[in-house]
Amino acid sequence: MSVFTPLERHELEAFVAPYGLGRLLDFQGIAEGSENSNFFVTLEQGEYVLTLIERGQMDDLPFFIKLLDVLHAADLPVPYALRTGDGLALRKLAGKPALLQPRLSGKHVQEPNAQHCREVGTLLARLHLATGKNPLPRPSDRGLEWMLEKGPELALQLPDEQLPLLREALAEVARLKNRLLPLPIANLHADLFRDNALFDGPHLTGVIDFYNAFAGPMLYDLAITVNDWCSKEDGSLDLQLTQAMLAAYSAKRPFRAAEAELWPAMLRTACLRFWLSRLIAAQAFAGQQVLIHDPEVFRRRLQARRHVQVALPFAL
Ligand SMILES: Nc1ncnc2c1ncn2[C@@H]1O[C@H](COP(=O)(O)OP(=O)(O)OP(=O)(O)O)[C@@H](O)[C@H]1O
Ligand SMILES: N[C@@H](CCO)C(=O)O
Repeated sequence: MSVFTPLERHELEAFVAPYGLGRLLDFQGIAEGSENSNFFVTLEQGEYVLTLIERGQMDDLPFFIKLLDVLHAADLPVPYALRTGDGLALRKLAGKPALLQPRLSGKHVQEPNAQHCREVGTLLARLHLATGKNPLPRPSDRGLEWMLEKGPELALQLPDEQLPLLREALAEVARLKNRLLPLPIANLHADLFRDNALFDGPHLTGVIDFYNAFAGPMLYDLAITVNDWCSKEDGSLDLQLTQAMLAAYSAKRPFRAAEAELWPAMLRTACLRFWLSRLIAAQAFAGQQVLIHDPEVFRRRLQARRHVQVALPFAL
């Protein structure tokens, strides 16, 4: 389970009262998730999700609230911070920053098909179009500089046979730093994995967990998303799923030549980012009752992306 901060009923009753959504009927901790504490909360007026922010840049919380307001106003199926009668979105509960959001319907998909990937591709393009003209500024706290700093530190704990792959990827990231300028930027979700999307049958009903969002190259977000939704067990890309996602995305936002060129490097960089963050999390949470994602999955994907077979569809 990943509820880091358990709550007493009376604490929650006092917390929800100022929203004017009726009395607390029920609540339960959510086991999924690995970064924050989340609870399903039933009030007289409906179903909500309470999040206690456990880690990350607390100063950035106004950014996340503003971004979700922008996306909600663009009619995207995202949660957003509800306001109390006094207009407060960000509050404190059990000593942690706390937000109450509407609960979105739907379930996570474990084994996506081409239709799921089309829906996700379309949604991601809409998200980028909604913020591309005027991205809200925020750097990534797991960006290229972070990889270049953490990679060599983590190398010390890796078996020798994994080091050439790591070194090769870090060298590519170092070269990439100066090549990103021509890429169009927007606010990125930056963690649109299957466990951050909700589906009702074939229809995407929600995208959650924007706590990794930042302003950066749209292509990087697509690479992160493809790596999770379209990878086979051996780490290689499933051709049909990848093409479905890329086609749906480009129908909304056609790709540029510079993006087609950097696509393979972007896929590898996105693998490296999650290989490193999973290695760090596995170390930090070892032996604790916290959901730990396997770093090996992203090592395998990075290895498989040394040769990328699916080009970005790009018309001259
Ligand atoms: N607004 C929402 N509507 C419906 N379900 C939600 C909502 N927010 C969170 N959940 C549920 O809570 C779970 C955990 O939420 P979330 O992914 O935000 O947590 P996290 O700790 O930040 O996780 P992660 O490991 O992805 O960083 C989700 O998988 C989802 O099932
Ligand atoms: N989606 C991330 C965890 C949360 O950032 C992973 O699977 O490693």
